[in-house]
Amino acid sequence: MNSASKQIPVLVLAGFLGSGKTTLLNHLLRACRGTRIGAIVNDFGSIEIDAMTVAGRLGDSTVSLGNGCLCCAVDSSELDLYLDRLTRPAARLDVIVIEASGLAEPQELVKMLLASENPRVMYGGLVEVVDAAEYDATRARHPEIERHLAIADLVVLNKTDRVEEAELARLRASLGTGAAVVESSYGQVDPELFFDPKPITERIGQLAFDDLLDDQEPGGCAEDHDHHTGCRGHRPHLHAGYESVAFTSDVPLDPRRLMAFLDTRPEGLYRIKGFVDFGAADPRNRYGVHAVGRFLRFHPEPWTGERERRTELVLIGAGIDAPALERRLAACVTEDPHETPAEHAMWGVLRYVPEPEQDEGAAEQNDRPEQDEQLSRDVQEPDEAGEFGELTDPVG
Ligand SMILES: Nc1nc2c(ncn2[C@@H]2O[C@H](COP(=O)(O)OP(=O)(O)OP(=O)(O)O)[C@@H](O)[C@H]2O)c(=O)[nH]1
Repeated sequence: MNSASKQIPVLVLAGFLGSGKTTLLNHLLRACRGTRIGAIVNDFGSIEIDAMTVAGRLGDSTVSLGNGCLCCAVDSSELDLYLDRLTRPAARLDVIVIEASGLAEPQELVKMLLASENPRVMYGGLVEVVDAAEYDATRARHPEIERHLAIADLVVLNKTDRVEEAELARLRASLGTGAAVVESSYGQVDPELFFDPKPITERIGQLAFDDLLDDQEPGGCAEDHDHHTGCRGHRPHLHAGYESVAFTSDVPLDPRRLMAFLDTRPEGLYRIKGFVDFGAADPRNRYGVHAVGRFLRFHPEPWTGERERRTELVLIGAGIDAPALERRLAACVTEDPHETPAEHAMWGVLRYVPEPEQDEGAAEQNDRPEQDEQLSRDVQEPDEAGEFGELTDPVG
């Protein structure tokens, strides 16, 4: 098949907040040296932390669909636009991965793709990432997760390093999904599981296409939507009731104040992600922060000249008091950024920096590989040779 008529598989990578989607996407991008992958990243939160994490790691760019869940807050025509651009022969992509926000309804995305009129788009399957350590708690709060798993083509049971073998066996049995389940730590799965899609007719059977279309026309969600309950007349979306708070500060944060905030974060504040500038307390590093439920980790990485020194955080939760969280975060900034920090000021933070051996997968994630020719994304037009230049930071 020549490149102009080639169909490009478009894969949806979904999974609850913090399950490890970005980690898995970064692994795929790194591991697939021979495959040209395009990535579309959808963040739930007005600062695009995931887009930064994917693009930043690779010194390249990612199409970012910005704030809101791709399944409804983002107009499906916007998705079509990106797909049109990414599937152009000049982009020379072999596969496109859409990382859905952690609160997306995967069936809506699948419907959008199946309804796409772009002849080069071939739906490539739904991968659901599950956090092995948080699965029971997540399912208790969101039974609809089972519905998501039921339509998945592949389930990645991630964070196996955080649970005992007996617990894993119990989880495997309780997932009760018809799809294949692969286990992973830090999303390190064989990319071939993702990029060899079966013909679409077989996939539709596997996906129970009738179920997907049970109560509405494909792609009909975007125009007929109530943001609090989901699509009108349909099942409530997972993100109904979830709120996100974005916090940015050009003044460094005080590590002790931030830790006091994190130690007393409210129950419903399920996910925190972003980057922190601790100023004089550690002028060499910025700190990636990830909280999932009660789990907290900081990942220091050297500041580079390309990045502005600032703190950017996204907080996502249900039943949270957004203005109060903003006030509490604002109270975490240092009073005098030039003041010498108290001795041991960073100790509280460093307790949550994983030991290198504990964090092998994350370390792999932190490696910044050479710019990879295969990592084409859109946003810029390729030059005549079909190459992409440097792209601007998606958060700008
Ligand atoms: N221990 C452990 N941590 C992991 C694993 N995979 C990912 N993480 C960590 O879990 C946190 C969340 O990972 P992400 O890849 O950002 O999760 P996500 O699903 O993209 O998160 P959202 O975009 O907020 O939904 C990060 O701190 C990761 O380093 C794993 O297998 N084991």
